[in-house]
Amino acid sequence: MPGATARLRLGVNIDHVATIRNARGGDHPDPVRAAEIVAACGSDGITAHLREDRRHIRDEDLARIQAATDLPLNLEMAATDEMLAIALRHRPHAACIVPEKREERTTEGGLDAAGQHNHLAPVVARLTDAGIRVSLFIEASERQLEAALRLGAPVVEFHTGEYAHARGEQVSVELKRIADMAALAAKNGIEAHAGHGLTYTNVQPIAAIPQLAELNIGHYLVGEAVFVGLEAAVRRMRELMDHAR
Ligand SMILES: CC(=O)[C@@H](O)[C@H](O)COP(=O)(O)O
Ligand SMILES: NCC(=O)COP(=O)(O)O
Repeated sequence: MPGATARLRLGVNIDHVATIRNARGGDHPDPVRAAEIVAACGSDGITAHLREDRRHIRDEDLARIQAATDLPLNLEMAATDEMLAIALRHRPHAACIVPEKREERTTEGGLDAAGQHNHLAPVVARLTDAGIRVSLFIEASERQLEAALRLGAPVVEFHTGEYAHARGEQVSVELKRIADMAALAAKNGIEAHAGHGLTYTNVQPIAAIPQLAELNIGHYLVGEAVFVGLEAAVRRMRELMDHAR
């Protein structure tokens, strides 16, 4: 697509390989094997969300993922003392701070970076001091973006859940919101990423937003992998992203 710039990176979220593993309480399928496959087929990073309730990725998975691949690890984490200590111990390439509610089915919305400035500031500072690239998983809104700027986060990831769920005219409204905020992020020197609920069907308009540097995609890819294999699913997503720019 005209006007687009650098190659858009694809981070593959392997959480839901662990969801399937945990359903039987054993060690198969192993998210580490997924990380190896993803690394071998042209992905740019691995994303893993260590939830407080450990419903999918577990503590011991992190070191195993880091040992198995050279791809940068983007650790999604709640801003708690426990998660901060884990991140500082593992030193992933990036830490994406996400909101967490114990009972939610998935990450339902963005982090309230504006309302939680005082809580988030020391977490962002500790991660940054440790050389970890901090990302904030926020809604595409000016208020949240300004808060990310005040917190000194070098990266934001826009939650694309509302876009993914939108139907009819609302799709272009949500898309514009993300495109406008990606442009504003770039103008302010913040690297913009996006993710949540992205699929073969809805990824291309997002991938065409020129200021986005990275997409993180997981649940849909793992679902497709059941039918076509993980490598084929990732390659197809990569192809769609490339054709959008
Ligand atoms: C923050 C986020 O979007 C990811 O964590 C992803 O949705 C997979 O994890 P959950 O399904 O546990 O939310
Ligand atoms: N941060 C979003 C992510 O990692 C993947 O979300 P999903 O594709 O599993 O919905």
